[in-house]
Amino acid sequence: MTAARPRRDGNFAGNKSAGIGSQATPAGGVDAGRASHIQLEAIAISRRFGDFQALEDISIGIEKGEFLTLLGPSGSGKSTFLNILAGFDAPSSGKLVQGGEDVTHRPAEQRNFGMVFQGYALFPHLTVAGNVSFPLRVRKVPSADRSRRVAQVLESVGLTAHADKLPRQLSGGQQQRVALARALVFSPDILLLDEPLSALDKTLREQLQIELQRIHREFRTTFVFVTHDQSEALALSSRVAIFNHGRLMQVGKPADVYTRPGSRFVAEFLGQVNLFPLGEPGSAGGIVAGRFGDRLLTAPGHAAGPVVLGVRPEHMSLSVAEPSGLNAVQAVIDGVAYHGATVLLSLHSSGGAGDRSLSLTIPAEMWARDSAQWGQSVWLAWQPEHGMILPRE
Ligand SMILES: Nc1ncnc2c1ncn2[C@@H]1O[C@H](COP(=O)(O)OP(=O)(O)OP(=O)(O)O)[C@@H](O)[C@H]1O
Repeated sequence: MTAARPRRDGNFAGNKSAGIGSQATPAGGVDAGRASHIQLEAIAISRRFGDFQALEDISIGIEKGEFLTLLGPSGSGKSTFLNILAGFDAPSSGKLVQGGEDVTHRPAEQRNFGMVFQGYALFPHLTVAGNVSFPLRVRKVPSADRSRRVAQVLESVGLTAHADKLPRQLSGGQQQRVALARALVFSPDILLLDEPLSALDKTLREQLQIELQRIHREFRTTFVFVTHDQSEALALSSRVAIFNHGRLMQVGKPADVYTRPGSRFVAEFLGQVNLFPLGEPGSAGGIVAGRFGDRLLTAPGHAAGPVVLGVRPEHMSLSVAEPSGLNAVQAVIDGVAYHGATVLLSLHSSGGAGDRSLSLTIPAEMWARDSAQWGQSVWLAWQPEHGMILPRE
């Protein structure tokens, strides 16, 4: 274990490599501007388990103070990547750079990263305060500083009144707050969180999401958070990194990846999307135009090869009369499934949009307002700028 040394701000850092984000200037200062906000950089990280490629060529710069979420379906490689960041596992190839230093093989206990897991992993025989002060004891922080830091962090997570309780006397949500306090108390450079909310019920999870955001703002620590829940990722993060089959598909701000997905996978993983395959697509001046039956549909973007046009349900409208100035397709209603916020329509289009079946999701209020009927011919329309051009996979 590493020796702790008090810093002027009263925080504690593990070893020489700690606090790198605040002092990151690589030797020679060649790329100082960029390095000063990249706290940890993964360069072409791959990980094989035997013949199985769990991660392939992952490159991403983790920015100081950001809330980065690793999002992807089960088995996409999120935890493997987090474990490599933490130092619990090493890549088969590629490297990790922190403040200009290659830290790929630096042991976990020398990284000064905090870690919160799905299972709370608390010491059952220690009180809440005992659990939270544990990392400070390990770092040989003097007792008075320890008590002050523990009191401070318990206050931040709202557990002051529970300091003397044992973990089993607490609810799941409270236990996860203890785990969070324990991971934050030593002022880690980065806090790594592996599905920390997934064992909690929906209401508690939503409460803790708000708490996590507040704590992130208050501590200004870099958070790297793993989840397979797209709404959690969009709600919490400053940036989302979307994984699929061990590859990093896209990284960006929540609104950017949601509204401008780079692939059909990302579009569908982040939310519902209505898809219109386009025939004979062509692009000019940042606009793609292609045929859907005998309708010409347009959207911002570029097309090289086969594409589909995607539209989020919230941008769709339904009308009996043909709308003007919009992208629109005409179809006959075959079936309706009500889902609360949205309605899934089974449609049959003939003539105008070609002879085919369609399933489209539209806002429920759109359905109620127009009180369209089964067997009726309707128009489904959207603003051209809401179309998302996606490569046909
Ligand atoms: N030690 C290991 N040996 C062999 N295969 C492994 C090992 N660790 C992970 N894998 C495999 O690598 C793939 C990625 O696993 P990983 O746990 O990173 O996925 P994940 O995206 O975090 O999924 P989940 O959300 O289910 O935790 C999986 O197919 C898994 O079976």
